[in-house]
Amino acid sequence: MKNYHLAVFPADGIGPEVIAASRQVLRKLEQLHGGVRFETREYGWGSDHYERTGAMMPADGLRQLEKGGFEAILMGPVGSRTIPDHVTLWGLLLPIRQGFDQYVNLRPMRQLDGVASPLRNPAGHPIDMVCIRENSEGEYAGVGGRVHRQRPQEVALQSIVFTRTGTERVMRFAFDYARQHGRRLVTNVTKSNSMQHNMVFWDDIFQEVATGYPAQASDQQLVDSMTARMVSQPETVDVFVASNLFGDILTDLGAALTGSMGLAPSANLNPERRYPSLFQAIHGSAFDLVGRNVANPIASIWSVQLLLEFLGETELAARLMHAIETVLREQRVRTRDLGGTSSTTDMTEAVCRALETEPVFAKGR
Ligand SMILES: NC(=O)C1=CN([C@@H]2O[C@H](COP(=O)(O)OP(=O)(O)OC[C@H]3O[C@@H](n4cnc5c(N)ncnc54)[C@H](O)[C@@H]3O)[C@@H](O)[C@H]2O)C=CC1
Ligand SMILES: CC(=O)C(=O)O
Ligand SMILES: [K+]
Ligand SMILES: [Mn+2]
Repeated sequence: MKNYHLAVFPADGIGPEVIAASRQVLRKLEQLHGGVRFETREYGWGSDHYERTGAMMPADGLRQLEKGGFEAILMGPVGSRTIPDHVTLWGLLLPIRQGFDQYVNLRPMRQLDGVASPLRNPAGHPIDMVCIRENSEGEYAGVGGRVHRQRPQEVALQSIVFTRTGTERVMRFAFDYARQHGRRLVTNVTKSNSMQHNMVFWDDIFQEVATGYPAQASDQQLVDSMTARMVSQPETVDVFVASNLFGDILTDLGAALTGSMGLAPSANLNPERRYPSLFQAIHGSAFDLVGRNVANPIASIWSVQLLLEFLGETELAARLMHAIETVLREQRVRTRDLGGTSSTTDMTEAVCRALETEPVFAKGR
């Protein structure tokens, strides 16, 4: 029996619902496989914890997690209607990303059969993009401050931090990822026309790193026109590497282009595996859906799929991806964001049923 140790955070909003769905899928996989166990430890940190204690997590939270010996963390979104969003994000998610040096946020965006696209001619514009988002510094470094509050001279500073180490490693990850996955193009998303210091530096590093991968095609796109390219010619976008803020924005756009915010997964990776990596849907707490059993659980379930790949459980990962694809292609069970009336639990059960009936696949994809 192979044992994995996972920390699980239902967290906020629709988190408890989509995380329950993800756990149900993990249990089904254990059952079908027979030789693997996911030992989970659930943490109640998040906005409820804040309401009770004044903090999103205990002061020694990261240390507790590190001592837990977890291979990975599965997490719901963070954010509540009653606490300012910067307090919730900087109280839990961003300290984990930074503290555990999860410097890559891997966000695949793929148009799946059976899901309606907002594009006019989706068949002519197939979408299969992967964002490699810098996840530890940049615009979300957290450096800055506010002075002279409520005075006319009030000032707010938010400094953007790009380090050579931080920039090089995410660029290298993007090129390695493209090579390992047979991807044809790596696009550097930039804004070096307006930002003559940090973004010109970013471009320089991209060029330096690209020289180490002579066989890999690459190009460069300013972030504003990148949004237009993603909408008008998404088929020309493959792997792209982007700063923390740009990657955040472009991936919500990518999710919407592939049909719904409720589909898009993410992996927050510490590639060296010195710390646990964190798997989470890209969407937020979705206040409008909370507690109604209507949220689409696929984004979180697909994040479990990325977790399985990261653990090296390639066959389980392939089976789960295939089950997700089957459910969406058949369109019998669809949550509201996909135009149906099915519930979160219906969708989850459909994935579990599809897993039961899938043949065993050859390793890898
Ligand atoms: N990684 C994280 O923990 C994130 C947290 N947030 C937080 O979430 C809160 C809400 O943020 P918003 O900007 O409103 O983004 P959101 O992603 O929560 O919602 C945007 C839209 O997408 C829909 N949506 C989201 N997830 C869905 C799902 N699984 N199924 C169907 N529809 C879904 C929502 O109903 C809403 O219409 C804020 O507090 C924000 O700070 C936002 C993004 C990421
Ligand atoms: C915070 C946020 O919106 C994200 O990481 O996607
Ligand atoms: K999220
Ligand atoms: Mn986001």
